[in-house]
Amino acid sequence: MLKGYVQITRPVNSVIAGLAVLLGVIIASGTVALDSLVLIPVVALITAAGNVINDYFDREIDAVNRPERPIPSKKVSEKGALIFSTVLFITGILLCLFANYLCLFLALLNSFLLIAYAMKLKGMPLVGNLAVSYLSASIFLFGGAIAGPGGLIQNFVIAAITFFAMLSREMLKDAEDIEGDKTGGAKTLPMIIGVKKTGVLAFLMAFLAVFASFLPLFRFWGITYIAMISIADIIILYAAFRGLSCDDSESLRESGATGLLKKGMFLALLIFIISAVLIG
Ligand SMILES: CC(C)=CCC/C(C)=C/CC/C(C)=C/CC/C(C)=C/COC[C@H](O)COP(=O)(O)O
Ligand SMILES: CC(C)=CCC/C(C)=C/CC/C(C)=C/CC/C(C)=C/COP(=O)(O)OP(=O)(O)O
Ligand SMILES: [Mg+2]
Repeated sequence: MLKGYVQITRPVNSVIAGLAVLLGVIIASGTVALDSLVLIPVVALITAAGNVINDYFDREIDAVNRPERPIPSKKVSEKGALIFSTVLFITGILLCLFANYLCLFLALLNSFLLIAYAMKLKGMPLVGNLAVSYLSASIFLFGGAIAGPGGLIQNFVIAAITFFAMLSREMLKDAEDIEGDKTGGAKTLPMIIGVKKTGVLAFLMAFLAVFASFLPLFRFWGITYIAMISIADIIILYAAFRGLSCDDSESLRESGATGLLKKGMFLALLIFIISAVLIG
């Protein structure tokens, strides 16, 4: 049972999101002050809460698409998931009282958006994808916000890179999930324009992310950064290209494009951290 409760939070994503906020703090303020460490559990808890509420509202869809997930496989009850998610949201928001009002505002806004996504936005073509992409990118805005509005603006470039990369992956994920999403009554972009055109758009978004990833060169990190990020960029472009060559959901799933995109993004995250800490 405990395993199910850990699994439903998507622990790898939640911990990585929590740690990623430190990158936002470093870029905006050049250091990690002790009081900014509270942002790690805040982001991890709110991301976990968002993942749990998502699985709660998606329980019927997931019974078709992902029957191994904790609720359809009965490792976590529906009521248990709802209570767990509420506790995670409230703890994350309350911890934010130790940060500042800008962070508190973003935490409340993002929590509201995560619930709205699970209840409604997910079923709206493109809007749901834009919401998840903003939420992921907002980790860096949130880290910057500890240094005030100036810090938030300072982190726009890394937030933009994340936004476009996530948008590419979310579009492909919807193209993989057409069947289950239909059962759940959702209307997603690939249901309207088809898998092929979604693949083209996703490739374009990946290209924009890769283009934006070169912008920090001019700002601060130089040629060492460019050499390292090019490796992640190639993986991301290759993954999106694999998605581009698929005609239906099944071949897209088999291509492993979304999994590879995620690996490329996590590698990029590591490279950003190395650059921010070692290059400054
Ligand atoms: C072009 C380039 C260099 C891109 C790099 C983009 C980048 C830095 C991405 C990092 C994104 C990040 C901070 C991820 C943390 C984990 C997170 C918030 C994941 C959001 O997941 C939503 C998703 O729908 C869940 O899917 P799944 O993992 O398949 O369960
Ligand atoms: C900065 C602060 C305070 C919070 C950030 C919160 C974060 C990082 C949110 C990231 C995005 C996220 C975790 C969204 C949760 C919902 C989710 C799992 C979306 C994807 O769900 P579906 O579209 O249903 O796809 P699957 O469930 O099939 O993966
Ligand atoms: Mg879901």
